Amino acid sequence: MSRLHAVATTAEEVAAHFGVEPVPYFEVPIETVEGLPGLVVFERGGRRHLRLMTWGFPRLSRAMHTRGEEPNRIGLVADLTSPMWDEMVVEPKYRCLIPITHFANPDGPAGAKTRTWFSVKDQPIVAWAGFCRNIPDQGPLYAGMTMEANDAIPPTNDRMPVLLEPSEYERWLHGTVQDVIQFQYRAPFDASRAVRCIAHHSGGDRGPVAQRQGSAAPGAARTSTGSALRPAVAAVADLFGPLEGSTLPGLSSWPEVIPPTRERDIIENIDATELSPFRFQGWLGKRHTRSYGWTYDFDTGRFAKGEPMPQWLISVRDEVAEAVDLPADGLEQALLIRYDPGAGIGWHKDRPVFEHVVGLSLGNPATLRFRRRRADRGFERFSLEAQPRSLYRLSGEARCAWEHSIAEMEVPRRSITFRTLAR
Ligand SMILES: O=C(O)CCC(=O)C(=O)O
Ligand SMILES: [Fe+2]
Repeated sequence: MSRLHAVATTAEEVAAHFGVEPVPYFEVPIETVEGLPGLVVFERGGRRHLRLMTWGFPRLSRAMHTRGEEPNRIGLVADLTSPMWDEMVVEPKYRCLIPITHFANPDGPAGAKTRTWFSVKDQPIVAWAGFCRNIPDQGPLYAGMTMEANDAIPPTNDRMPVLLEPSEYERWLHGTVQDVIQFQYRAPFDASRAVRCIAHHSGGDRGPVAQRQGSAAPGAARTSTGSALRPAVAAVADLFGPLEGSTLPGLSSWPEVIPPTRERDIIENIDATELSPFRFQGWLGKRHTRSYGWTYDFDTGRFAKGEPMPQWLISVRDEVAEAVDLPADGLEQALLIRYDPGAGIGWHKDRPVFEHVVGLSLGNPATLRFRRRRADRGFERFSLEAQPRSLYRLSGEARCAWEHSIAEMEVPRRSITFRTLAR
């Protein structure tokens, strides 16, 4: 099980979850298969560290050697008594926590593969019980322990990763070999907490590196379990988490967070609202806006309490908050924007009175461009395709160190931006 795992969040959030300080600076690999780097938390000198290590230990059997084959990689620890693992299983210094947000199993014929992704309800970051070791000539490697699957996993597989509750981290990292055995043979986490989504890949053969560099995100089609009664955004966020990951720290996005019918309702509500041309220092912009909760007057620089959000917008806010895992009442400001053809938004950083920024895109896709001045000259650049019905969230570096803009649109687009206040 689980020949693939994903970390669809930032190093900051992983570090905060595991109490790692300072936050290391590296790109979080979104998807890991055996032989590629993934995140590992281990303890040394009483402190937890977060590192990138290669998933899987090389194995070269006698038969493979005779056939002149290269070693393959084994990233799953099933049989604790295998000579591959027996030493590592006993010594607590080889234990680690593997932070993941999703695990998956590719399925089906090449070219038409599906992936069944699983995440754990209410636990956006989960620790997989793992072993890591620095191997001469190989560098630091890790592997994760598997167990018999709970009822949610078959038919994709009959095994799954041993996932730990936060209260179990210490026992995993420091326990005896009996503890390790108990973790493998205890009951798996409850099937009702497994959230499943099936992603169909058009380029089924593409490796994870191609996946990361391409703009395609997992998840064209999906199935849900038990989400019918939940608000649309929240349900889908549970299914996906921010899978359409990015390589800009602090930027996350969630595709297809609302169904098209809900999108049409929201657009109707925006269009029924009286919007004004955006004003800046006497200029009238082509985009039309209206803010709620708090207003920021670009003419005067004045920041003031504004009119309360109407009920329809409060519902959207609540769904969005749940999707991006921020408290709903913290999203104190909402900004409706209508971009008619010819309208865009120039390079800017959002005002520092705000902290987190969450944008819901509606109607048509737009490219959200990011830039940051280089120390020498020119800009580093990044872009995110903000698809209709998707959400993005700007926090940390993406929010504070990078500017963003949208080029003049040829087609109409609406957006709703929610912001928390900086405290
Ligand atoms: O329409 C969007 O998604 C971007 C809006 C934006 O950047 C802003 O209002 O500060
Ligand atoms: Fe902005």
